Amino acid sequence: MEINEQELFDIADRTMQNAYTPYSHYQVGAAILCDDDKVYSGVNVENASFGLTNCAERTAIFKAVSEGAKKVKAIVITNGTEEMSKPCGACRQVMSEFMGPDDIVFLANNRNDYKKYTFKEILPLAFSDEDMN
Ligand SMILES: O=c1ccn([C@H]2C[C@H](O)[C@@H](CO)O2)c(=O)[nH]1
Ligand SMILES: [Zn+2]
Repeated sequence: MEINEQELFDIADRTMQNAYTPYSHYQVGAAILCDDDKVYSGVNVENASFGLTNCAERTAIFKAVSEGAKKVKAIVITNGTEEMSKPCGACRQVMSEFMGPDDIVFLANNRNDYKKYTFKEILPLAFSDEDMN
């Protein structure tokens, strides 16, 4: 990794300030390091029609894929509370499309605490294209 882990945390923290959360007031920031060695970040973007809300993790991944990145090597997810971040099921499934079992997931809070996981730890038994062979 050319970029160091601390930079990825800093980008997630900084980006979180852009979260659009007039309804939940729960801010989430994500930063991903991709195989092109670029970093992409994302926030949750809420909507008056609540179900249209896009999570921070998916915002970051969709930005990366839109720019041509194909693989996520590591992701930092943080939020504005002292509780550790936990990506929802939809985000874990989208992450599984672009992350391998041993890629790294850092789940952080607003206290500079974090836990480091492999992707397979946060989504065991992931459904993938191989299941359709
Ligand atoms: O994986 C998740 C789960 C929730 N949220 C956001 C969506 C919504 O704006 C707020 C409350 O659900 O948290 C994320 O960004 N990522
Ligand atoms: Zn989500």
